Amino acid sequence: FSPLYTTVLRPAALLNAKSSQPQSPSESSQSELDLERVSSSPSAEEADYALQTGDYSVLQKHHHQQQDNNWNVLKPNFRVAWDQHHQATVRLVRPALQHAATEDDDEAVVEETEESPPVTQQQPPPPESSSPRTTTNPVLNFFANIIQRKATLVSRTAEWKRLQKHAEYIQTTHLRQLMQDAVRSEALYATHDGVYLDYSRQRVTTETMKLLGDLAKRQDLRGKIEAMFRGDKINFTEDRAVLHTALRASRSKIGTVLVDDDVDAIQEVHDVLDQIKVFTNGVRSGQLRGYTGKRLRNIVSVGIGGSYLGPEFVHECLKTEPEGITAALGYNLRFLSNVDPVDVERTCADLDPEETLIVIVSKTFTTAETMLNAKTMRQWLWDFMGNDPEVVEKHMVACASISAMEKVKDFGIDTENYFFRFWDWVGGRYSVCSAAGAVPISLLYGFELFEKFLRGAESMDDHFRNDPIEKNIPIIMGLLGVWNMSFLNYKSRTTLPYAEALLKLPAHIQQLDMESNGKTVTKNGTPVDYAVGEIDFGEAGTNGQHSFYQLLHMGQTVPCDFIGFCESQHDYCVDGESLSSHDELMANFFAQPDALATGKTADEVREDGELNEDVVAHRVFEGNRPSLSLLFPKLTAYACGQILALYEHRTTVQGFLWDINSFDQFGVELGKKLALNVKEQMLEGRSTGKRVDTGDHATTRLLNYYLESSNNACGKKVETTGGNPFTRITRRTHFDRVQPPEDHNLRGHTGKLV
Ligand SMILES: O=P(O)(O)OC[C@H]1O[C@H](O)[C@H](O)[C@@H](O)[C@@H]1O
Repeated sequence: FSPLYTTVLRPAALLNAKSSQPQSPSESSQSELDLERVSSSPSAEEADYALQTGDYSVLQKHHHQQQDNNWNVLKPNFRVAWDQHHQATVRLVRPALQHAATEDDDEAVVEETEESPPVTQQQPPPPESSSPRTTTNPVLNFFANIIQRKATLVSRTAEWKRLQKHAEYIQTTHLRQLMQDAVRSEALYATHDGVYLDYSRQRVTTETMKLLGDLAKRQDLRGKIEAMFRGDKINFTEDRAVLHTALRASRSKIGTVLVDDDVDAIQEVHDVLDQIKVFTNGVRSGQLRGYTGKRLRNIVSVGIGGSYLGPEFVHECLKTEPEGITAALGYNLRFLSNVDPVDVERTCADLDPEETLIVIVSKTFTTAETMLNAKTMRQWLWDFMGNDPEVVEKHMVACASISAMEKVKDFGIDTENYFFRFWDWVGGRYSVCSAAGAVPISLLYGFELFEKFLRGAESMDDHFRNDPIEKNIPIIMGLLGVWNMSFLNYKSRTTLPYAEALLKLPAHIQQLDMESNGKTVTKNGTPVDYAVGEIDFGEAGTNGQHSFYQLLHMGQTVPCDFIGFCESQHDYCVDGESLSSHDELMANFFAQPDALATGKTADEVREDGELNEDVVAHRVFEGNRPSLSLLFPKLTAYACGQILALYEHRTTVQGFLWDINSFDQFGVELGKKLALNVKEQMLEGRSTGKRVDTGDHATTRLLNYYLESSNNACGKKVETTGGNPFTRITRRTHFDRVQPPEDHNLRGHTGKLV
């Protein structure tokens, strides 16, 4: 269904089903009646749900004519009625269209009559937020408004339509042939500061890239990038600037970005970085110690989503990096994110609280999971060291938005010395370079290594901001993302780093991209009529090869990002092997993209010796599966920064081209709100012992089953042997180390198979 169905026509289809004959403009009094009913009718979601599931009961409750038996007649023919009404309404609103349409809008008018216009010369961009032209007729205004907004969709531009047309041609090509073209291959790569991008295995030609470049110009990509770097409030739904690039700007750029009331953003960043440097050096040198005077050598970073995934990705990169290994000697860093109490147990069971520093990372300092885990950790510290405010002051620090400072203080954290601020203009999933990543990473690896990471990110920022589109790696990757998703209709995408140290990159990208671009409306609130927001997943190679690559090769087509390194963080040459272990890994990095692109024909299967004709078809690889390859010199802190910024910018480019807001995340709110309701109902059930009613049959049944089958751990003291009687967690601590048993009872077995 086109958005017109869901936006305009959804309820009236029911009402008009009896009179589903096309209406003339003179029948506008009837349409006014419809409009009134539109506003008191089922939501688009309800109508869509009914259409998709065949369950019309949700619509029936809105139906104004339930008494006239119309409903029963209509129900089985709902789709037909809907369709007829669409036609009727298009005729009805034509006067509005004609009144509202400027020359540019003609395209949209034609669209509504479902006759696609021929691809013509470049049109100027439609005004972004022009207020609709008004008539004296409210019905006409209503429809004119909708039509005008639809006319602003990027899919209505000549550039988009040219790409659609071009995609039809590309669908007739095969990468096997395209890869034969040496000139094309030579054109489809880009390099910057050691990063090498080869995108010759994408289903594109140089013409495709040119057309995508035209689209970028049409969407004023450059202007939008500049607005972001400059600190314009491009996250307009939250009235915020988007300035993660300021987090890694060198001191020389101080004074170039001013935010709210002339605050110097880059100066602010460096003030906090200086504070982090002093603090983390203090901890690492032993100057800053725990409550009982012990060195703080365990760091537990408590946070979730953007306050966890990015820092963990960086940590995993540096863990095996030679400089990182040396810097981290004697320290421990763990992440506590899930509100599952088992995560607490897994994180803390073997840690000594007296040697542990808890870093609470939460931009808002209100996120339910993080706050409960923070309280759990505070309890853990108190249980071992006594309920003294100084315990919290010496063992807990916070990285949060400056607007959350009061909450941090109320929690008991020393906001003078142990609070590291960031700002509303840093989005959670873009916050790795803020205190959110800087504090835990610098505590473990030292501030100097974190700075190298920042410099890598800055290098990518400069490239992104300044280099021409055709040489700009993040822009090229963003263009390819839009091409694959919106024109070739590949709805998912996978990240395949051939480096174990990047094992957490796919999870970070998953949040970064899916939370950013998982949207349905453009900036002016118009539903998109093109595909946006890929499903991202991935796994370190070669592990992924033995897991889901079967699907990549023979199932659905999923564009792949292969990421490799010229040099390993650690290479081995095993006795008797002629190639190093890293070469062995990288052989896969080179082979997989070829296999995906080229495939294998039935004749080749036979040539390979498959004699059973029944099996031949099962061994054919259709190929023609797009991928790109990113090659870096070595996975250092610097390269890690480059990778981080590269993927951040790819996401942003796609959002800019799709004309959506990549920087808000209202989609995560509904579930959170419902969880609060459930918590109340749980409490009621637990305290009264009676069945609860959630208002939803299935949830009521399941929740009551859960309540009947479980106990509430709250309010019950757990007896422990030794230690603190109130401690409910981490009973297996350093206080009671258990030695492995010397005798294993093999129950009669001797260990040999008989
Ligand atoms: O840093 P916090 O305020 O605790 O937020 C943590 C996370 O929670 C939310 O659910 C958002 O979806 C994420 O974007 C955010 O990173």
